[in-house]
Amino acid sequence: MNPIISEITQRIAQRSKATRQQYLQRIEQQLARGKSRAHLSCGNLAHTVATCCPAQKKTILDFTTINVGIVSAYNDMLSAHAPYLDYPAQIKQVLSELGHSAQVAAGVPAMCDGITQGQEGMDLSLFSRDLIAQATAIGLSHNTFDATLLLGICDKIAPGQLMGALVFGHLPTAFVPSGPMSTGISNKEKVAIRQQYAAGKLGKEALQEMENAAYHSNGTCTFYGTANTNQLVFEAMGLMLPGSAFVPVNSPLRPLLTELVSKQMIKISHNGSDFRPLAKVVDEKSLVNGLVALLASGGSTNHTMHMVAVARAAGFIINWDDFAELSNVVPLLAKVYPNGPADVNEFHQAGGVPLLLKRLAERGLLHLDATPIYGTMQDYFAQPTLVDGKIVYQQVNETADPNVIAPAGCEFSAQGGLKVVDGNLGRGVIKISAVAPEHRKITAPAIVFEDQEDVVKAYKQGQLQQNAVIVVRNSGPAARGMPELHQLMPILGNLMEQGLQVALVTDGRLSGASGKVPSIIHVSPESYKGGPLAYLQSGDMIEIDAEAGILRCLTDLQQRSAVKIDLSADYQLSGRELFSLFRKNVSSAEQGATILYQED
Ligand SMILES: O=C(O)[C@H](O)[C@@H](O)[C@H](O)[C@H](O)COP(=O)(O)O
Ligand code: SF4
Repeated sequence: MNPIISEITQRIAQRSKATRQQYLQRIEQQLARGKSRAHLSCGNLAHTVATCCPAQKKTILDFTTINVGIVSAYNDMLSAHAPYLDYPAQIKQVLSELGHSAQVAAGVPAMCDGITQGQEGMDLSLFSRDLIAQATAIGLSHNTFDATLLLGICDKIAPGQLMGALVFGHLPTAFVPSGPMSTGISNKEKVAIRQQYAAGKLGKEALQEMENAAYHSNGTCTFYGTANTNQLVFEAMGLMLPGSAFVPVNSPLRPLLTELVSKQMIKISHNGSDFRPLAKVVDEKSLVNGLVALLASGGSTNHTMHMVAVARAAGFIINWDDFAELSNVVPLLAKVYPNGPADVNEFHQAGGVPLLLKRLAERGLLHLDATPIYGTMQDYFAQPTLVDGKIVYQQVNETADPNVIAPAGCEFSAQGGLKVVDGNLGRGVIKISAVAPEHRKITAPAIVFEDQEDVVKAYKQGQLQQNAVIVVRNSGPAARGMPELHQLMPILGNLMEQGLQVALVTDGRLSGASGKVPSIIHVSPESYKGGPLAYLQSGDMIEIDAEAGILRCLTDLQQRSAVKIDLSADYQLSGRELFSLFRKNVSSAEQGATILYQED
């Protein structure tokens, strides 16, 4: 075991001693109550089984059986979640054939960030994570369940479901992924056509045709964004079956994996032979395994918030120093777009999550004594394969594509994909693995904007034709829900291709799919709450050195006063009217940008 990984793990456990203890006490309290259905009145139970067929009624009213609560994020809006329409029926069938049962405990809302990218709805996106955690808890609070299955993949949904399920950490819990869509067009071609459109060299019809070719059917989008980062990180944490994250959506393995994970719930339930409640699976070791896999794969920058919030839901307090120190010892072992040209289908074909985990274990970077929902962590080095219509797990030994997953003993970079930067403008993060080395250092005058739309207008008016650090402030959690500014990437990419030195600095977010433009994001404290970005003016000299972790203003700001703007117009329309409580109570990006855990 790498001693630095051990030390960081122990430090997290030590820092979290009190909060983890409080969490485990609550779990013990719920466990001490025994079978939760046994506490329900006859009326409660009648309502519980009212919609069930006679056989299911009998099963659920028999307290020796297992009733699995399904929390589904199905809707027709997310290509990744649309396949979930039929999953509950299959899960119920599998369990009833074994004398057990399952019920849909809750449907949770799911926003597609691809649809709201650059739109008003994006201002609700980050807040929806906590709301999904609450919705998950509402479903499970019926207290008629002995285990939980989570049907959710995308950005804020899977982290939110996990945060909600952790409150019911006395129940064995697993994710049921649905898998990526087949590869449409290459990400390289997608980005090129978007940049041509942004430069006015292409019409809307051609752009629409390309976009439709990129996102063409059911299944998760195939870039390595936040959704697929959720899948990889949660598989590394042992929260789903081994090798199940990126099995294609239409693979014959999919229904077999759903069947296997449903059966696994019986095995690891309180009645089963190997009780593994969620609170036991998510400990400091599985958390660090998740962080290590995140960094080794160049995962989404959004996880510098989601993992903080998920950890806190399990009683752990992690911070960006943990990310930074882990990133110094965890190498980049996978290159998946935006960190390289390959998509998650090619990553899976190259050996996928199992091979990545095996490589990390060989380097002593994984806790092999963590407690996954299935077998041991050694089992997570195997891919599920189809043999005579059945799942057979086969260990993965070598990369099928050395440009996607590094061969044994090799690495793409000595450091992980995410970097924390610090200085007199605050603390932020950058996905350094997606930025070419020649673009990781820039000193240039700031051009300050209060809104991402103003950057688009300035570009169209030819006002950005210079070396510049584009500062987009008032985009933090309390300001306007910390939207992703992903629509700026084609514009800034064009400026880079003109040979200009440009970078983005913002207290907002980017998509996990954002790449190549040097971007310091999540800058905390946010400008809307008086953070240093509020004191900047266009023309101030900004220095960025991503590798050294530096973000600083070289102009003296001592005599400046903070610029405060009126955002009330941004609090209306598209549902934003309903989220003032979130804006007023959300914590900083470094504390996970959550309303659920307010650390003093
Ligand atoms: O964090 C993320 O990964 C993003 O929010 C992702 O979910 C979103 O769907 C992409 O930004 C859309 O990608 P394009 O806009 O590039 O199609
Ligand atoms: S990956 Fe993003 S764009 Fe694709 S379905 Fe999920 S949220 Fe929507």
